[in-house]
Amino acid sequence: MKKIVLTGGGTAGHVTPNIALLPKLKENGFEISYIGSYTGMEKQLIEEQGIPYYGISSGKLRRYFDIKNFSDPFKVLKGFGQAVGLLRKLKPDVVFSKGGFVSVPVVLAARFLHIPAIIHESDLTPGLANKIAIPAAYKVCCNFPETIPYLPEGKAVLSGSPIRQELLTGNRLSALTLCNFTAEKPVILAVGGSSGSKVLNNALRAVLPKLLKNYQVIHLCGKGNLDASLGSTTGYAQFEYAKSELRDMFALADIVISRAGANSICELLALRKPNILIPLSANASRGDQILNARSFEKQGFSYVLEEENLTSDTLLDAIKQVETNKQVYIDAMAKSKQLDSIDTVIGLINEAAASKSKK
Ligand SMILES: CC(=O)N[C@H]1[C@@H](OP(=O)(O)OP(=O)(O)OC[C@H]2O[C@@H](n3ccc(=O)[nH]c3=O)[C@H](O)[C@@H]2O)O[C@H](CO)[C@@H](O)[C@@H]1O
Repeated sequence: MKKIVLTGGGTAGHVTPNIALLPKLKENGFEISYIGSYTGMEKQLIEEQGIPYYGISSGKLRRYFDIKNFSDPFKVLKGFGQAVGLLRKLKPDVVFSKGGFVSVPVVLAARFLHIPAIIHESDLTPGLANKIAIPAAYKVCCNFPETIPYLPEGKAVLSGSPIRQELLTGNRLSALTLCNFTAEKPVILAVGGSSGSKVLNNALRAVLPKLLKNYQVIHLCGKGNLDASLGSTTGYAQFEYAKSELRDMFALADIVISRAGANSICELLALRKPNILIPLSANASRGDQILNARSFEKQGFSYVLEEENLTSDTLLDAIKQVETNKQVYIDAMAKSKQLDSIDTVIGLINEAAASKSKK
């Protein structure tokens, strides 16, 4: 039997594309294992899928000064030793990494043991973890054509992002019931990425009384961010994180307000959901979400509102604009040639596994 080890974690954006690959990997006869961190979001998300999960020590790699910069390299080194041990035991034909800090020692260990590793970079520019791992990779998949110049020649493959196919099969009625909403009023779904966004949460809650006059609002606000004082507000339903019910919420949503994480925006495109993107500011990140969002704006898929310009007025105006031009956005998204990412990635995985068995 062919064997694969998947890795990636930190936030759900480094896990959901791996989950999207599971059905086809099984269909292709792969025995699947997962290496992630001891306690990251990936642990629960993967264990729920019934995939054997192995935790290793993981440290954050930072570009800025932090006292932990002195202890974390040791954690990464320990993680490398553990990854070598696990890969020796699991004997995969191929490793697939969706990035995030925990994936670095796994990809380096694969290289050390001559196991081909495929990396997926979803953002427009490679993150630090992938930058370190790319030289050790067999191939690097990417989501945006603009990413190719950042990748070594001969390694880059434009694959798009694997999207969980069940998201395309949501049921509006289930979401209406779950949220206790009426079918008479349109619905806005607001998502602050997989960890929630305080900026988006505050901006949304500030305009809630005005919004609720015309809309109902589903708010995915992130762990620890529920506002108990809004618990019984009619037409407002808040959740920390949506699991299988996310597909129904997407089906019900008329407009989505979202952070501009690479996977989130690809899902919105696949679902043809008129959307407002509020990318994570360059002060709090390397600015990758701004590039993701601008690329979508340029293609006519999204209305972009930068965090620095986010006020109650600009948010309400953005919603009005998207409502008015809804069909223009839907038509642009319908015309996009979104790549068949799952098949491309599975093709590469099969090729890499075959190259290993020839050695
Ligand atoms: C703060 C941070 O580091 N953000 C990064 C992180 O974002 P983040 O982890 O938010 O990643 P994405 O937006 O790419 O993906 C989020 C995933 O979580 C899912 N989801 C979200 C909310 C929910 O309630 N339920 C649910 O299932 C979405 O459907 C999606 O599949 O990884 C992305 C992909 O590398 C980057 O572009 C982001 O810049």
